[in-house]
Amino acid sequence: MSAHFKKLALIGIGLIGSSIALAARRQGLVEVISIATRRQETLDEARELNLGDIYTLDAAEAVRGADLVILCAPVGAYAALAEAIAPALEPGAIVSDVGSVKEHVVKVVGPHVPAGVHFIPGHPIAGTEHSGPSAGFAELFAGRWCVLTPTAGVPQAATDRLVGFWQAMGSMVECMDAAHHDMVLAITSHIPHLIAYNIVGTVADLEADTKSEVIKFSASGFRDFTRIAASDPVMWRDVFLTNRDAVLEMLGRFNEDLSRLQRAVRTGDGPALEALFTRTRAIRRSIINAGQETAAADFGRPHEQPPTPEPTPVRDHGGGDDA
Ligand SMILES: NC(=O)c1ccc[n+]([C@@H]2O[C@H](COP(=O)([O-])OP(=O)(O)OC[C@H]3O[C@@H](n4cnc5c(N)ncnc54)[C@H](O)[C@@H]3O)[C@@H](O)[C@H]2O)c1
Ligand SMILES: O=C(O)C(=O)C[C@]1(C(=O)O)C=C[C@@H](O)C=C1
Repeated sequence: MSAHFKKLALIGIGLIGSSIALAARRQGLVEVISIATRRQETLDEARELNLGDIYTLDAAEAVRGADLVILCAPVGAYAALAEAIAPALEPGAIVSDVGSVKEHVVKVVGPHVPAGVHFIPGHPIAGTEHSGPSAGFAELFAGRWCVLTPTAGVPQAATDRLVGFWQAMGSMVECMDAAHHDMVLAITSHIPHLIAYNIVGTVADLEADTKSEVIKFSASGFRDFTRIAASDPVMWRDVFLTNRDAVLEMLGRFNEDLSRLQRAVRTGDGPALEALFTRTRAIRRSIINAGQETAAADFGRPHEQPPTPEPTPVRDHGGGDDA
């Protein structure tokens, strides 16, 4: 089954859209790339970076004649985008996306997809805290998982084509149910981001003199949180608005465990603390061991370089709400 497409339409061209453009081009997976954004400045930036062949502010125009369409905007924009592109979709085309939540995407995009067009939502589990067209790089997906959640009635051949496309960009692909995806990602990605936003927010609210001490003496632990808390505000607002149930379910469990830890600290329960920290250290080691085969591909990613004495510069592209 060919992973090659005649025309790829990318709706939204930030970190993920630009990385797909670069990777698909490098691997020779597409003949033509058309790019649609909402704002002229973003489109101009994409053109300067030579990310595609056709540039337009009209999403429907971008998808005309495309055999692969990928929504790469914040998920809060999907419903309106799906409605706008629906009349221009080619029969037989594959419509996919890269959104960090999946049930909401099925719910708001699915009803707009015409019969004869194959809707296969997707989510590359790969990213950085940077955003905008200049943040992308062709290696982003190498050695990373991409989850697909094919909708009912989609022919296996269409799913196989999309699996081949992601594999050709270096990803490992797994298909799963959208609700299951949202529950797993709530704890592995969404809540870690919520915790980072919260702890950095707590520091931001400290009295001025304490705050400057925190910044002066922050070592890698707090710095790691600030990297994650620098992630795009619009993208993450939409994640928490659209994966509410799964996030709240996991947050409930998290709070129970935190209360147990709080009690252990208050009562000086050393064995309980040590037992938990021993278990979590083993989990970290098993993740690192599991990732060893992809370590070579990972090396040198912008967000994984060793910490430097200077604070990590945060590139500000004005957020995901900028097209
Ligand atoms: N950043 C990550 O780590 C990451 C990882 C995997 C998936 N995702 C998902 O990928 C999607 C894009 O995230 P990103 O990191 O590339 O964000 P980004 O902020 O870098 O880019 C988003 C782009 O969407 C476009 N956009 C915004 N609103 C739009 C609208 N109404 N119409 C058309 N285009 C619009 C703009 O071109 C903007 O540059 C999100 O749905 C996000 O959940 C992000
Ligand atoms: O590495 C990072 O900076 C990320 O936050 C990437 C990350 C994640 O949480 O793992 C963020 C959101 C996605 O939807 C997928 C990947």
